Amino acid sequence: MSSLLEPALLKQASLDSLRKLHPRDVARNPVMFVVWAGSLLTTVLVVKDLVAPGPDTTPAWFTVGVTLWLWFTVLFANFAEAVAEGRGKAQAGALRKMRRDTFARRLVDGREEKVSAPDLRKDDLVVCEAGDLIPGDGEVVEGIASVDESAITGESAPVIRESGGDRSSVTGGTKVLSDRIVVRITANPGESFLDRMIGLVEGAARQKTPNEIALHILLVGLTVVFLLACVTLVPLALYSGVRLSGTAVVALLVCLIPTTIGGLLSAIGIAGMDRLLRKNVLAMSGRAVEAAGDVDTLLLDKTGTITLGNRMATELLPLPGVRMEDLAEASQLASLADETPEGRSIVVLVKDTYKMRPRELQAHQATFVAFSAQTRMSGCDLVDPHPRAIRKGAVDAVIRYVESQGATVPPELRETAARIGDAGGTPLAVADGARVLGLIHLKDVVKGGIKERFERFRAMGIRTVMITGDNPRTAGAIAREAGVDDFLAEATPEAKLALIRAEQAKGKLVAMTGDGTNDAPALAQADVGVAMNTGTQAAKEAGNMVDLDSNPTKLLEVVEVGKQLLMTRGTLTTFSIANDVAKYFAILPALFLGVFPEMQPLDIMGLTSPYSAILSAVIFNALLIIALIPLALRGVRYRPLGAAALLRRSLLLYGVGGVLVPFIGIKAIDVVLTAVGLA
Ligand SMILES: Nc1ncnc2c1ncn2[C@@H]1O[C@H](COP(=O)(O)OP(=O)(O)OP(=O)(O)O)[C@@H](O)[C@H]1O
Ligand SMILES: [K+]
Ligand SMILES: [Mg+2]
Repeated sequence: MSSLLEPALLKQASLDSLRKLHPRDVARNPVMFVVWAGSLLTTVLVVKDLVAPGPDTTPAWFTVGVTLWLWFTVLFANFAEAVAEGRGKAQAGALRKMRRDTFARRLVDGREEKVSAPDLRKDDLVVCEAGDLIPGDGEVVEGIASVDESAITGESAPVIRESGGDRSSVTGGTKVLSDRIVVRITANPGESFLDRMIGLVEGAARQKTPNEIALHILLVGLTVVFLLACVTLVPLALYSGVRLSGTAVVALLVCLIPTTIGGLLSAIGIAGMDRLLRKNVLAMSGRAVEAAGDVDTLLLDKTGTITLGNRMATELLPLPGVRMEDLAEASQLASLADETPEGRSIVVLVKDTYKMRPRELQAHQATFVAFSAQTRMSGCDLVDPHPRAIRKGAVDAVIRYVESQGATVPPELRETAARIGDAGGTPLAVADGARVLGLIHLKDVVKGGIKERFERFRAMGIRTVMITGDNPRTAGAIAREAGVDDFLAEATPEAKLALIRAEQAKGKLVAMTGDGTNDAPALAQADVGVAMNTGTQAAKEAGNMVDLDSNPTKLLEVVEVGKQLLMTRGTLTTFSIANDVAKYFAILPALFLGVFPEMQPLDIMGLTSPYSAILSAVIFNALLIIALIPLALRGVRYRPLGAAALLRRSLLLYGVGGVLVPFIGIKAIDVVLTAVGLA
């Protein structure tokens, strides 16, 4: 928070609060618009009194004082918003600098040409080698490289980006450290991740959330009620002989309408997004941040989210009666054209461990059958020397494939597969035609420190469910190791989607974290969809948040920020409304005391004069906004208590406090005004 008080930021915010006096800006906030219009009116009245003094006996210190402090009220609210936006703007400036003009090596018909990065269009192919800045967002279509993404994530350790699989997306502005990749550009100029990030931190893309809209309606309602109350005061005052100037009526109105929460509302929302950004989470909408505060269920995919995601082949396990060479050859043929990390690791294993050199696929007139999340198999069809269909894939998928050809599988297959699964590995079955040859053991590692974090989800009352395309044995082993509450195995993208819909139908708010293209529909359907930055472009576009650290338990922090945002807004609303009601009872006796001495018992505050009472209230009202800016930006302290207990606590603290504080504050200002001889 210290950086919030940087002189440069505060100076910029002061200038911005003047700029925000423009009617176009003020009109977005109905409560502040009323104050703005009131200030304009009292200014006119002051000028009128100067030009043509009437028989009116209202003292000038009162009309001028009220007018000045009404303007301050608007400025302070503008200042709150400007300070909240300030940090984002500074960050956007830094990001813009990063988007300096780079050159791209575009591939056209296999030849390279040098073009400037902004000239790149979707689907262009570019080459990047060690030392090159990646010229735009895209997907690696060829090769593997280590990339420095610190410019975007702030994390200095290089990351691996490779074609196929779920780690293929690259971000413009990041730097290739080693090797050579070919990237297919996926974003037109102006639509890149960096552009979106700049838009977000500048607040350009910020829209009011449903909760904010509901609160706005309440605030507008209260404003209208108090407007009517103040208007009816005028005939009442006339009738009872109280002199009530236009300035006094406006001042009274501003004191009564909910200016505190009205002035701080947008700052609270911006600060919430900003807090998330500092945790390296990009929230595409405030709505998602709010939803995160109420999440009941968290779904996570396994590979790449709970585990590191580079599943590697470690062993070939032939069935009884099958020669190792035959299994190795079939595994290799089924993987030569498979660009997924799994596929490539199989080719490497066969070459290194079983000393078998890769074959020329063309020589066999082979057609490659690519992996899909639906079939959960991949392989190739050969014509030469005789037609063969070689497949590898999830064990149940391969069994179904073999049985559909009328063959049966030996029981050893399921036994060995179960053993691999129980060790947390993924078994891939390999079949040559209708004959199953054996298994490939793919190994993956659970990310560190995850178990303790999942325990914290449990303490918060959030249920964690792992969903994976993998088999139940592997899923169960990984689920136990990671400490999730439940798991769903052999899930197709449709099954993931159906699970989310079922939870939502039960009235639950669902968060989902994932990284793969097959997670994209689920990420889009979830109320909070957090995509890993390491994930595919499709996943990042489907979700409403991106975690730059690719940490599946980052949702803990997101939930805390969401809860804090909701609590801050709730408590400041309670405080603001309690305050305004109290002010009503603080000022009214002072106003009418002269005419109705019967009100004496109500006048507990003993303010010097009706004029000083009103001016004190206006000053107090304005200062309150300034005083509460730090709380609005920092947020109220988050405590892992139940919702009911939290509500009781905050209602007590901020409701009762809200009633008491104005009496003390207004009295103190009245004493000061009297002491300096104004009142
Ligand atoms: N390249 C491949 N060729 C053949 N089969 C594969 C290949 N990659 C994965 N499989 C099999 O398909 C299954 C489903 O893979 P998919 O990518 O849909 O889900 P997953 O990555 O295991 O799970 P998650 O949804 O947690 O990422 C895997 O468990 C594995 O058995
Ligand atoms: K007020
Ligand atoms: Mg996956």
